[in-house]
Amino acid sequence: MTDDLPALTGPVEVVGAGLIGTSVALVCRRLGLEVVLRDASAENVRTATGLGAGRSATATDRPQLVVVAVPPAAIAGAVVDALHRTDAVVTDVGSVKSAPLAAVAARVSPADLARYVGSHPMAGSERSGPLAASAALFDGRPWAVTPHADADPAAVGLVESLVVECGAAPLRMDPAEHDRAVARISHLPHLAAVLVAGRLAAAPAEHLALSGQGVRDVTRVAASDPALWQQILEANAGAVLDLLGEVRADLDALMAAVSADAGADLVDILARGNAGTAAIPGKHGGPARPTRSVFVSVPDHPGELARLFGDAGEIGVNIEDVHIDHDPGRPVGLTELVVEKGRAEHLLAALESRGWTTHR
Ligand SMILES: NC(=O)C1=CN([C@@H]2O[C@H](COP(=O)(O)OP(=O)(O)OC[C@H]3O[C@@H](n4cnc5c(N)ncnc54)[C@H](O)[C@@H]3O)[C@@H](O)[C@H]2O)C=CC1
Ligand SMILES: O=C(O)C(=O)Cc1ccc(O)cc1
Repeated sequence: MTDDLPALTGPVEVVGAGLIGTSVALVCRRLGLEVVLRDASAENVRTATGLGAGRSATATDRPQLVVVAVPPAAIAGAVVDALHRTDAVVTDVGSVKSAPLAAVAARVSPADLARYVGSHPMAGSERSGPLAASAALFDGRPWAVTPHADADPAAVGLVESLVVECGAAPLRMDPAEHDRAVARISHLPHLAAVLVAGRLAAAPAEHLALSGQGVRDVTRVAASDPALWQQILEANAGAVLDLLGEVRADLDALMAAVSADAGADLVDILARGNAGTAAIPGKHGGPARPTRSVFVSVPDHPGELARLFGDAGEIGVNIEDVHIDHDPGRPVGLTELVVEKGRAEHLLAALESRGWTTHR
């Protein structure tokens, strides 16, 4: 699997046994590697240990690789500590790369700095802590590897081995370019979700009762930990502010188009949204493939969803994504199966012939 890369043989030390750290630890344990855990919270180490993610670290451990997975503001300090304490390769999984690199470079020798290679898995969730961890978290996800100019190539290779072992796709990037990229594809979307969700907080119950999948899709990440996101946004303020300025101009143009009844301008703005969603690469980094949603009513009984998935499998159509919405007051769930566009009609017809109620 990691043919041209140095072998990850362990021990692996994880500093910060939360969502991301414990997920990395679970992958490494699944590979049979020795994993040692450190965390400012003894309880999180206990919880992660209980999940089978490794054991508590001791002063005599000699890790091959240290993975720093603490909140953004604590990353530089934990990386410096790991470089001073061990002779291991050290990576971190923080969401922003330039500011921690500058802080580490100011505090360690060039020889120690050569063993530090930043990285960033583009996977996670709105939940935090070890109980939200999963060894499958990184499957098929991009994972940026952001070496500085003087990084040891063998250290870069070892970090890429970890990424590949986690089932993710390593993407090598310059730290500053990475920060501009995540401002666009992660930090701005997060803030957009927060602004939309903020309009719901004190909304009348009768408005909220109409909520469907659209509002849930657009607001999901707004449920994330505010303290974590404050630190992410502070660490990437420059790139985020540039984009927010562009969005402010877009918002002015949008308000003018809506208020002036300027239909053509409004269509242009909406069409830019179409172009943006089409530009997002497909799963596994491939080109975006057009998909279509197929809606199926599923009785609210044990085993019905499994039967639907089983039927789709027998029909030979791959389900790219799935959403389930409950029909208020009726014992059915409306299930949205997202499938390759060219397969949707075949799936609909075959499900109907097996007795499923579909909606076009
Ligand atoms: N949450 C997400 O979806 C993603 C987060 N990240 C990055 O991963 C890092 C960790 O995030 P999560 O796992 O979500 O957070 P988390 O809150 O689940 O875990 C952080 C852990 O670090 C511990 N900790 C805090 N300060 C520490 C210190 N000084 N020394 C040792 N342990 C310390 C906490 O007790 C906690 O167990 C962050 O830098 C974040 O930017 C990266 C990709 C996705
Ligand atoms: O939940 C999601 O979809 C996310 O996008 C989570 C996430 C949060 C922070 C990151 O730096 C990377 C990914």
